[in-house]
Amino acid sequence: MVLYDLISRNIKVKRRTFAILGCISGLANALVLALINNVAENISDIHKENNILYYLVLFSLTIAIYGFTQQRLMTKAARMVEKAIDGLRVELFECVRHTELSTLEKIGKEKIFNTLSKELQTISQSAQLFVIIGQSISLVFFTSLYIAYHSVTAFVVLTALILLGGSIHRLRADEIQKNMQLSFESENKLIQRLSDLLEGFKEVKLSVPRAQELEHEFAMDSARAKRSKTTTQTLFATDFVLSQITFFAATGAMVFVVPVFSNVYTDVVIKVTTASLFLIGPITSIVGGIPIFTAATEAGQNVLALEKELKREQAQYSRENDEQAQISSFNEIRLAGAYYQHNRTPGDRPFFVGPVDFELKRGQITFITGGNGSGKTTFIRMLTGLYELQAGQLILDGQPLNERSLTAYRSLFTAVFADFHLFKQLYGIHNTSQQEIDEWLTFLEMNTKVAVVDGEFSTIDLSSGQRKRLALLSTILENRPVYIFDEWAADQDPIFRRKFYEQVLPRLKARGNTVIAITHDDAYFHLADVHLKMVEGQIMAHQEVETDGVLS
Ligand SMILES: Nc1ncnc2c1ncn2[C@@H]1O[C@H](COP(=O)(O)OP(=O)(O)OP(=O)(O)O)[C@@H](O)[C@H]1O
Repeated sequence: MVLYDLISRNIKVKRRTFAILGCISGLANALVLALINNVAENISDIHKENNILYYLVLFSLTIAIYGFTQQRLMTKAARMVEKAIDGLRVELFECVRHTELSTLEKIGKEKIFNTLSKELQTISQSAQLFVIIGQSISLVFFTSLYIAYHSVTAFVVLTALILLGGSIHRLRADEIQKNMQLSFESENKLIQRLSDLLEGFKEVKLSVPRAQELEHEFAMDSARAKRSKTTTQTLFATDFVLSQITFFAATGAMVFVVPVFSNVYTDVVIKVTTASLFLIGPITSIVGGIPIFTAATEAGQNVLALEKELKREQAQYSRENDEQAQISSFNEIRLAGAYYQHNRTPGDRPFFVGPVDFELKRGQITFITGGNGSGKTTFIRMLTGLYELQAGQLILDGQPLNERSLTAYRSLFTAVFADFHLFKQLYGIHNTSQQEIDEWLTFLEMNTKVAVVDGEFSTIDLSSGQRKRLALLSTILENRPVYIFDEWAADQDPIFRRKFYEQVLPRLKARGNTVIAITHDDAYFHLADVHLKMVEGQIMAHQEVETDGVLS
C-alpha cells in the first residue's frame, strides 16, 4: 500500500482508533436500517403498545452516534493526511536541496514542480475519501451480516455478486495505471511548454514561427494528456456501470433467486431486499472513490519515484554533521587529474573536461578565458564541488576531499554565475550591518534604486546589469574566501566595467578574498595574477596557448 507507507512514514497512524470509529460508524449506519425494517414490520403493534417514542429515541441516538463517529473519522483523517503531506513536502524540498546538481539536471525541473505541487495535492484531496471508503466497507460488512442473519442464501448470493463486481476493476487495473502514468508524463511536458512560454515570453512574442510551434507542441501534449485521461475515465465509467449493474443484479437476486433456493417468508424477502437497496449508497461511494484512490496511489508512486531518483546519487552521510562544518580560510586548493564528462544526449558528441591539474592560491586573482563551449563553466562547477569529479581529486591544503567534506568545502565559495539567480531575500546573510549594506549599495551605484529592508531588496525589477550588481552585492555581503564571477562585467556599461576590474576586484583582494573571473575583457588582463585559457576541456596558461597556438 503505497499511500499507507507514505502517510505512515513520518506520523504514527492510529489504526486502532480508525478501525474502532469506522466499525461504530458502519454499525450505527446498519442499525438505522435494522430499526427502520423492524419498525415498519411491526408498526401496528408498536403503536398499540405505545412504543413509538422508544423507537424514535433509539433511532435518533443511532443517527447521533453515526454523525459523531463519522465526523471524528473525517476530521482525524484530514488532519493525519495533511500532517503527512506537510512532512513529505518539506522532506522532498530538503531532498532537492541536498541532491547533486548533475542529478537535478538529469531529472528536470518540470517533474519536480509537478510532483511537489500537483501530486501532493492529489494525495491531499483523497483524505476524506479514505474515510468514506473505509466507512462504506464497514457498512457493507454489517449490512451483509444483517442479511446473513435473515437468510444465509441471500448472503451467499450477495457476497458472490459483490466479489464479481470488485474483480471487474482489478482486471483492468494495469491498463488504468499505464494511462495514468502517461497523463503524468504529458503533464510534465505541459509544464515545460508553459514555462517556455512564460520565461521566454519576449522571444515568443518576437517570433511567430516559434510561437506557433510552441503552441502546436503544447496542443499535442495537451491532446496526449486528454487521450490518456479520457481512456482512464472511460475505463472507470465502464467499471462503475458494470458494478452498478452487478449491484442491481444482486438486489434482483433477492426476489428472483433467493426464494427459489430457500424457503423464506415474504417478510424476510422484503428485509433482505431493503437491506440490499440500502447498500447502493456505500457501494456507489466505494466504486466512485476508486478513480480518486487510484490517482492518489499513482501520485504516491510518483512521489516515491522522485524521492528515489533524488537520493540515488546523494552521499550517504549525516547531513547535520556535514552542514555544521564551514571552512572559512585556506591556503591552497588543488585539482589533481580532475575529470568530468556530461551525460551524452542522443546524437551529441560527449563533452568532458580534464584530466585537469590546477592550483589556486589564496589571495590571487585568476582570469580564465576560452571560446564558447570550451568547458569554462563545467570547470568552475568541478572546482567548486558542484559537480562531483568522476576521476581525480580535489585537494584542500594538502588534504584530499571526500564526500563528507564536500559541503563544507563548497562553503569556501560564493559566485555570480552567467545564469545567476537573484534572490529577493538575502537568505543566510546575517553577519552584516545596515551601514555596510548601504555603503556597498552606494559604491555599486544602486542606492538610488534599491534599498535593503529587513533583509530583502526593496525591488529586483531592474535591468539585467543592475540585477547583476545586486547579485554581486549579495556575494560581497556573504564574504566567502573565494569569489567566482562568470562573465560578470559583460552587460555593464564601460564605466562600471572599469570600476569592477579596477576597484571591486582589488577591494576584494585587499580584504583577503581570492577571485576567479571568467572574462574576455582583454583590456584588464594585466590585473590578473594568473591568466588561464580553456581549450576543448583542457586548461592551460594563457601565455602558453597564445604563443604556441597548439594544444599539448
Ligand atoms: N548539463 C549539461 N549536460 C550536457 N552537456 C552539457 C551540460 N552543460 C554543458 N554541457 C556541454 O558541455 C560543453 C561545455 O559547456 P560549458 O558551459 O562548460 O562551456 P563554456 O566554456 O562555459 O561555454 P560558454 O562560454 O558558451 O558559456 C558544451 O558543449 C555544452 O553543450
